[in-house]
Amino acid sequence: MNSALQQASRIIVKVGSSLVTDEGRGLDHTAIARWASQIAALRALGKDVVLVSSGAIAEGMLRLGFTKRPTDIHELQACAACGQMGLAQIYETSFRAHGVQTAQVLLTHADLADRERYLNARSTLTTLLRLKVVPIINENDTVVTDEIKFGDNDTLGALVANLIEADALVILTDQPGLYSADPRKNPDARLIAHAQAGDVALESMAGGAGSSIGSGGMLTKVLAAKRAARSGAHTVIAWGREPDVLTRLAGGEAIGTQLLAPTGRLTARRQWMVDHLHTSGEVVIDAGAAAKLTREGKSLLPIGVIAVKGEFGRGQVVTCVDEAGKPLARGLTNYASSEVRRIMRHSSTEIERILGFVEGPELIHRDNMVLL
Ligand SMILES: Nc1ncnc2c1ncn2[C@@H]1O[C@H](COP(=O)(O)OP(=O)(O)O)[C@@H](O)[C@H]1O
Ligand SMILES: N[C@@H](CCC(=O)OP(=O)(O)O)C(=O)O
Repeated sequence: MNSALQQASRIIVKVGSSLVTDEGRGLDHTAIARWASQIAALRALGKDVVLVSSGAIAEGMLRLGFTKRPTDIHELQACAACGQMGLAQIYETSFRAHGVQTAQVLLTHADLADRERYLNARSTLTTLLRLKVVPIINENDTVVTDEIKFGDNDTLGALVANLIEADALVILTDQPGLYSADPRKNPDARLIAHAQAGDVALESMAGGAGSSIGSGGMLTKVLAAKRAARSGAHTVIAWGREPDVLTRLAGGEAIGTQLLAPTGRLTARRQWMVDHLHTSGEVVIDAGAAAKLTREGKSLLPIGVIAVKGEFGRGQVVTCVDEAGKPLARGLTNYASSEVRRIMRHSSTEIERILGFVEGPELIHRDNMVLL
């Protein structure tokens, strides 16, 4: 079997606290340099890579002299704030050695729950990727309390995979993969080489964190794979110290545990759109555009739009109806209703002249559309 990463062009790599901080002994310069070198190699192959790194609290504890994990939330937050400086510095230095720019992105749950902030986070990350920067993400621990935390970076990694429609999530940890039981407690446990993401049987195999450093254990990784699969991303769980783990995975070698998403990215994403998003307005399209959409599987261009009903913003879902009002398709619009009113009936080449900018030649790209 080939690696779930072989075809992936956009990859989220998550590294856990125990790996990053060498089991709490301090930032592991050698390991971090190796991942940076491998990620730089993936970038050189044209792949987009986002790194989700834990370790701020573990590193901060060391810097502030805590010998055991504080129970006071503000002390934990102080550790996170302090340790994050170390993470930012070491990633910046390690990637710079390969001529790769990094950017720090700290996210909270509220950032992904609020639609506007969600879209902003998505645009910032995709812009960074377009500019060939490797975003380094962590939870913004200093401003969140237990009730509103992602809680673990496995979940955060999956949410980022959903956010930017990644093809794969690679969770690097301190074990070679998912075992049939916690290998620290069961010497007979066997490695699960591959399974379907979301298979409930995996949840009963996975236990909590085996070390005092990590927070989620295997269960959060298995659940992250289930979540990532919702937008069509495959997950790999592998040992972070495996030599050249990332480049070998990208080359097709099946290392660790491959948890495959049952549906393709496009299907999953379209399904998600239909299930989750409310329609914000309508565009009435002429017979020519209707035929392009329904018979030829083409995108909707502004020239085919003859009227706009309701108000909607960029990135929202609109229904395309024919002149008789029959719903034909639904999709994410590249332009807000006020903009569509100005560019409708015009050729796409005129968009820039009319609006002063172009989000794309299409009003709704085919990949962002479902026929009804
Ligand atoms: N079925 C399992 N297979 C592998 N590891 C497991 C399993 N169940 C529990 N674990 C434990 O999960 C730990 C990894 O989770 P965690 O400590 O949170 O790592 P990280 O810091 O990489 O997120 C392993 O060290 C292991 O003891
Ligand atoms: N945001 C926290 C990470 C918490 C976490 O999920 O840790 P881990 O289970 O090691 O991935 C930190 O940087 O310490």
